[in-house]
Amino acid sequence: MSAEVKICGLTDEDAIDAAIDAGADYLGLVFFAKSPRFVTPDRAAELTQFVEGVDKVGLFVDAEDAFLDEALTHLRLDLLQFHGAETPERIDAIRREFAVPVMKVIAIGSAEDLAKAEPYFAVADRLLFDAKPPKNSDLPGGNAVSFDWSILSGYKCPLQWMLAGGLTADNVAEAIRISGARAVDVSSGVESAPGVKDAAKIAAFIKAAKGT
Ligand SMILES: O=C(O)c1ccccc1N[C@@H]1O[C@H](COP(=O)(O)O)[C@@H](O)[C@H]1O
Repeated sequence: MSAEVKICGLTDEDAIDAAIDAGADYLGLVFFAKSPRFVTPDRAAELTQFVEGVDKVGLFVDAEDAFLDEALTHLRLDLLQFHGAETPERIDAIRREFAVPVMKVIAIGSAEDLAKAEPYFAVADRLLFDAKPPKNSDLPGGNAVSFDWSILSGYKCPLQWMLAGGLTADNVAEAIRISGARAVDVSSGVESAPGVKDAAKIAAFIKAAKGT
């Protein structure tokens, strides 16, 4: 099965070129200051100024309106990813205020966690299922941690969704097969060090996810 691919946490031109050349469908820009993949809105605009035909996704963690406004003033984002504790009410308000499609992240540790997605069905455009972060992590995502993909097997979701969490070129095909994901998102698994993307790993990941 072939899946769409989002390469997240891009911080330099070479990585962006590598992702586009390898066939990425989405480019992820992390607007969360604690992340080793953080970029300012100004830098994100500079990095993506010549990007065409690939969707740009802004990743935010409990961001306030002023910061969302600042980001969207600097560059056009096709999708806003919310990786914090944003409530359904907050997601609804952001979607109304900024008129950009929104993707809410649901952290999965067990099958029971799928119920947390339901309140977002009416207010989000998409969902992303990621692993729960390790207890002492500073980051709610981007931790190279995966979860039991079979939790998503046969899951009936009314929204389009992506799978993330600890994916690599070596495990993504199996993750897609087991979970039924039609889109996958990766950050750590295509890096040589936290925040440093590796062109060969990006190409291998996309090849594996698309079965090409
Ligand atoms: O990548 C980050 O630094 C990050 C920071 C804060 C929240 C989410 C972040 N990344 C997202 O986490 C998942 C899983 O990433 P990984 O492949 O396990 O490293 C993915 O959705 C990233 O977009």
